[in-house]
Amino acid sequence: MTAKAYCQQLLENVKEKHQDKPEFIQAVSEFLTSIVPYLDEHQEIIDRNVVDILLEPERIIQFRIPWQDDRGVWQVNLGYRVQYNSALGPYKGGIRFHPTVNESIVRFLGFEQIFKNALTFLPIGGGKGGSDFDPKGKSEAEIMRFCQSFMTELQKYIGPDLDVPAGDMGVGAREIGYFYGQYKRLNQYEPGVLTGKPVSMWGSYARPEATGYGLLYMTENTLAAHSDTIQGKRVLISGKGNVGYNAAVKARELGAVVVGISGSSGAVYNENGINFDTLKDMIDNRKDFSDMERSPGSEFVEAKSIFMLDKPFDIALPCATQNEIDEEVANNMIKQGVKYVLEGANMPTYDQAIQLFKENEIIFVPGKAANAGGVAVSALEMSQNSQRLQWTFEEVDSQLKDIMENIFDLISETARRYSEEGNYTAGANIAGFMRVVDAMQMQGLV
Ligand SMILES: NC(=O)C1=CN([C@@H]2O[C@H](COP(=O)(O)OP(=O)(O)OC[C@H]3O[C@@H](n4cnc5c(N)ncnc54)[C@H](O)[C@@H]3O)[C@@H](O)[C@H]2O)C=CC1
Ligand SMILES: O=C(O)CCC(=O)C(=O)O
Repeated sequence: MTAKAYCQQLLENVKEKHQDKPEFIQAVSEFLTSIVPYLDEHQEIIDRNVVDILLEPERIIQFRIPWQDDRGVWQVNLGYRVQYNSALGPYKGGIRFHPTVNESIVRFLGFEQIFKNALTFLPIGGGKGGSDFDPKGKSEAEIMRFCQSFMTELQKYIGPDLDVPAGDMGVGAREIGYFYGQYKRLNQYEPGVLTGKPVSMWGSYARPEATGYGLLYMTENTLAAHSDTIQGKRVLISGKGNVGYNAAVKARELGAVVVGISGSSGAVYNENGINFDTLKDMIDNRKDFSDMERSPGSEFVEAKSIFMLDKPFDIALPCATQNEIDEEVANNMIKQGVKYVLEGANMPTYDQAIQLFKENEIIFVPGKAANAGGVAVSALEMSQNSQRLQWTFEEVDSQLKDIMENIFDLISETARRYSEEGNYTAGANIAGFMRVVDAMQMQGLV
């Protein structure tokens, strides 16, 4: 069977089996299309049906999370942990709290996480989890009770050499702190069971910043490879959460002008650069954009996406959520003169939009490479916890820079070798796949 026919057959099977999981099908489809040129040279992978095995998670755990709200009324939510692939190390990946979380979402995130983690060259397998719990509007006490109930069940399945969760959308250091407290109560002192912990409880310096900073280190490397620099570039960022905010901070530090940033209720735009003092105040105090729009030159804009604005810009950093950039949004970005798109979020761009970028020679770096800085520093947190040491911010940041540079070199060389110069999607998928598949084969495909 040819590589193309094999991948088509696998995709048909996935579509048939998972008709109700569009995000999972989307992630698998992009991946299978990319790896064909590599499989063309590796018939043995097809003969052993390795990709079919890789597409199946090793394990999916689904559980209920009963919790009491502030009125004393019992509520229940669904929890998930997908332990997708452990060929390269313990399952590693975040926990997401968002009402849209379902099996399709955690499967797609877990699947992408396998290859992202492989690109870091650190000893971590792929996993992901979450709950359809909506943290918006919940009190501090409700968040704590929910996290404790979530961990009461999850703690049965995790461990520092088994599965090491971290944060994702809706889960930051506060939630990780509550998770860890409950884990410790039911087990024993073992900080290596979670990453993204507050620094005061053996978290790593620079973990909160790592995904956003790493995205900007990747941006610098990408622009340099195209004989360009970030100085003075106009940047638009969707999402003002952990990733978006830290990306904005680093972009400004490196000399770019952050002209706009968005949240779920709208965006702020200022052609001279947004006001970082009001941005920080808004984030620290969980406020909306109302103060920011009062900064001189700023305007609040409501749009389907910040990338739909009729404003010229050079670099797009989608850092909010999946499937934010469809063909309509991509066409507007192209009209506004965008030159580079680097994904801070996981799968924010539809395949058709990626295709439009390619046709218009816009440089595109997929999330599994561009946002790998977060999980990389999580793996460094695991190392520090094993050593019972804490490295300085500068030490961790310097390792993060090296890791992002290595990932860029790896995906560009792999793209050149198996696909075409600058096809970083193919480069990332193939490079991650090669590592995982080699390990799976050496372990006897178990
Ligand atoms: N936290 C991490 O270390 C990593 C996160 N990611 C990905 O980055 C993305 C963002 O994650 P975090 O920043 O951690 O989450 P977060 O919960 O800290 O922030 C998400 C932000 O996105 C905004 N948002 C949600 N929907 C939006 C929309 N439709 N338009 C504009 N803004 C919207 C929210 O208001 C919030 O400000 C997710 O796709 C996540 O999977 C990827 C790698 C690591
Ligand atoms: O730090 C981690 O373990 C996971 C980060 C994450 O969820 C991601 O890379 O999407």
